[in-house]
Amino acid sequence: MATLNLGPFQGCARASSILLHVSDFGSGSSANSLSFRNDVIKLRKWESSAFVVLPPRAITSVEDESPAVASSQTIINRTLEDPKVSRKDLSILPKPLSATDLHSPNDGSKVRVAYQGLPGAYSEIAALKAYPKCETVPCDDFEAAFKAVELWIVDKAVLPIENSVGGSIHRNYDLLLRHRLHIAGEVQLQVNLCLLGLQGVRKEELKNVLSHPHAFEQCETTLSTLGVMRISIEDTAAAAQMVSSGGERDTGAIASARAAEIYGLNILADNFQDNDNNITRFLILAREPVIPGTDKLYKTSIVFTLEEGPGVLFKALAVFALREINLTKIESRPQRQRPLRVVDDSNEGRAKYFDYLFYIDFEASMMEPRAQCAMAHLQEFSRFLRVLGCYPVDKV
Ligand SMILES: O=C(O)C(=O)C[C@]1(C(=O)O)C=C[C@@H](O)C=C1
Repeated sequence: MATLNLGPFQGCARASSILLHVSDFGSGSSANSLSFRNDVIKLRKWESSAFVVLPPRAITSVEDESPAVASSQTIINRTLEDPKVSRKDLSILPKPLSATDLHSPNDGSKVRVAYQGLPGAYSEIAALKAYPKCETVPCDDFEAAFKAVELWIVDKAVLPIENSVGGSIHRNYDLLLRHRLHIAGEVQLQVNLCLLGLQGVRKEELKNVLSHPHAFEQCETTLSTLGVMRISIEDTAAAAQMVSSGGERDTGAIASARAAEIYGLNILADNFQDNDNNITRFLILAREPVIPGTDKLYKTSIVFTLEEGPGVLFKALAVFALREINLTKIESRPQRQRPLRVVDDSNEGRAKYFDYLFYIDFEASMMEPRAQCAMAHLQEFSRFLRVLGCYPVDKV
């Protein structure tokens, strides 16, 4: 258990005994909680299932579909859940981690970072922005990336959470609550979409364009001038790879310049997005929380539910306004366990409020008394509150 001295909580009587659950939503476990008692933060280490070490050969598979893809890349896929995996063969277990394994240099060398998609996806570019020398590990889907971190196959995952044009990526909001990871950072990436085709093809020749649905949203107007058929693919790099291997001259892809290089395609048009300010924000997920400071600008991400009643959301937002805390994002998601209840039991036809989870990002460090007070205040009328992470703000 690590203990930090925070200094007194000035003007915040309520903060003397708050328990903020940071990763045990829905599990009933007490693992990994961050508790504030008087002027001390106690960070409890992982106590339960997080440290599950499986033989790497059994949980990853190499699916090197393109010779252009670096052979060291492993693709994490659904075999993560393969029940046939034997856990008894101790001879192939990896060596235990030592203290030095846990400290990586700042440039990210030695760090293994999972992302969704193939090499050349924007998510991989985001991972390399955060950790320039990291080993990037492609995953089939978002869930596989979460599991790869939980199972110690990789150190971090970098996943998209919102785009300035297309809005939120709801799947990742939902997965944040279904897994026990912490937000350890963010990456703001300027997304420069490129129209790619086979060598020697002109953009007027294209009849079909492959890409990720989010990329299509970001170049809706520009793409409509070409009058092509759109075909949705899991990620932009997979679209580029399919164009390359398909060899059809009338088929192009919307993907990154990095994907063009990897898959040997030509850039037919650069800056293909409708809006110059096309920014995707990614979250860096880790097993351990960042211990926040006040040395730079920090952001805190939380999720909470509210008691039912009029004005509760107004009160919830007031805890930030009262302390001059700037909110950078608010998102609401329906709660899966409590489906929509429209009419109450009295049969009077009175409409009830839906039960929602609210996700908020605010600009303050959890080391600041005003942030601690805001959380204590919010807890008075929220049924559930979890700090998803407190991390340094990234700039484009
Ligand atoms: O398909 C990719 O290349 C991705 O990394 C995914 C993704 C997304 O889901 O938003 C990431 C950034 C861009 O906004 C477009 C696509």
